Amino acid sequence: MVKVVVCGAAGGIGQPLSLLLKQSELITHLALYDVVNAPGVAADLSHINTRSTVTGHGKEAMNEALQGAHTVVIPAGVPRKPGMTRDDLFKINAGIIRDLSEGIARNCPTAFILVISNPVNSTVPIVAEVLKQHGAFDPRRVFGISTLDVVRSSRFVYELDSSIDPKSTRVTVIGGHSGVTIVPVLSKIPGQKFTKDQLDLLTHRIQYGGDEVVKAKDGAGSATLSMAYAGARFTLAILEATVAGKTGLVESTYVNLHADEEGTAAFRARTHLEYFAQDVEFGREGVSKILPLPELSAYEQALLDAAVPELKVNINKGTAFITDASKI
Ligand SMILES: NC(=O)C1=CN([C@@H]2O[C@H](COP(=O)(O)OP(=O)(O)OC[C@H]3O[C@@H](n4cnc5c(N)ncnc54)[C@H](O)[C@@H]3O)[C@@H](O)[C@H]2O)C=CC1
Ligand SMILES: O=C([O-])CC(=O)C(=O)O
Repeated sequence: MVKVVVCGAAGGIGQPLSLLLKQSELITHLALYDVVNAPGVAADLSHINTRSTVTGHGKEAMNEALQGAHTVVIPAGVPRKPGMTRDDLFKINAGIIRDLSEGIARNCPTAFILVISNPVNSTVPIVAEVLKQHGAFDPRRVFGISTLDVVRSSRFVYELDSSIDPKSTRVTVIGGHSGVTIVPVLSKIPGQKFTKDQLDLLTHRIQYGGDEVVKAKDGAGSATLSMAYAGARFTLAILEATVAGKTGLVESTYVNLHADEEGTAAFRARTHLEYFAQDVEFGREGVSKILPLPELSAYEQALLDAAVPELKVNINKGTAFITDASKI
């Protein structure tokens, strides 16, 4: 049985993400959890003619939803409005993520946990710290989904050069998932050479792509459909590796660097970062290998230097929320 739970399944991301996951033959049970409307969304999706069973679980049924899950995807929480940063969401979303993590620790402590809720740079450490308190933290199994940054990068590069295939051109994006912490490694795209102006434009658009959508939606939220696409791509890659045993799958994702003690020791010693987005190869147990950082151009190194201090603040804030509430 492969049970995948979507927490926040009735939301702007949750609904289209669940729709995309309903199409996967790797999932046998799709459990939709939300504090509102989950049974309705589940009834609707349950009529689609694929093999998986769909169940809906309301506010009081979190434990039932999470029981025995193989994978939990979390887009639960509030989205941004114009003028807000992702960090402004911390106040509300940190508590939501803490409570869901408690539920995961109790009901499915070995599940793969895929975090979409912002601020990802801080919510992933929150999940990890809650699991640690329950003796259930395995750094190979907890992921922040930063795939939308990768999807945007491929698309925006394609807008400059329509001779590339935007679907198969994968851009490595390192760092984190907000503003300056998003560091696209554009120098490693085969066959591409950008002018300084193009690099400035592309980098800014990738770092602030989320703001572009927030502004266009004008108070009605942030990216939902492109995020559902990115979230499904990431979730399916995890399932392909962990359920179907497919090897060689790589995605950029925000992980705890102890998932690969040996591979990241030098980087951790240099930066003192515990979490970082980087290309990760998946295996049966989740993270199989965190790939070495690509050789960065001077331009990218400067971006990374600017990202590290902000990432540290974001990580410490998430960690302290669980370990030392007086620091928040
Ligand atoms: N990682 C990424 O690249 C991206 C992350 N996001 C983030 O995803 C989150 C969700 O965004 P949207 O779907 O647009 O928001 P939304 O407001 O449309 O949906 C959120 C859903 O979560 C539910 N929810 C709230 N508290 C809950 C709880 N304790 N348990 C279960 N469900 C709960 C709500 O009822 C709602 O249905 C936001 O934090 C947003 O910033 C959005 C886009 C990209
Ligand atoms: O911008 C936001 O708040 C949502 C998000 O993370 C993105 O679209 O990348």
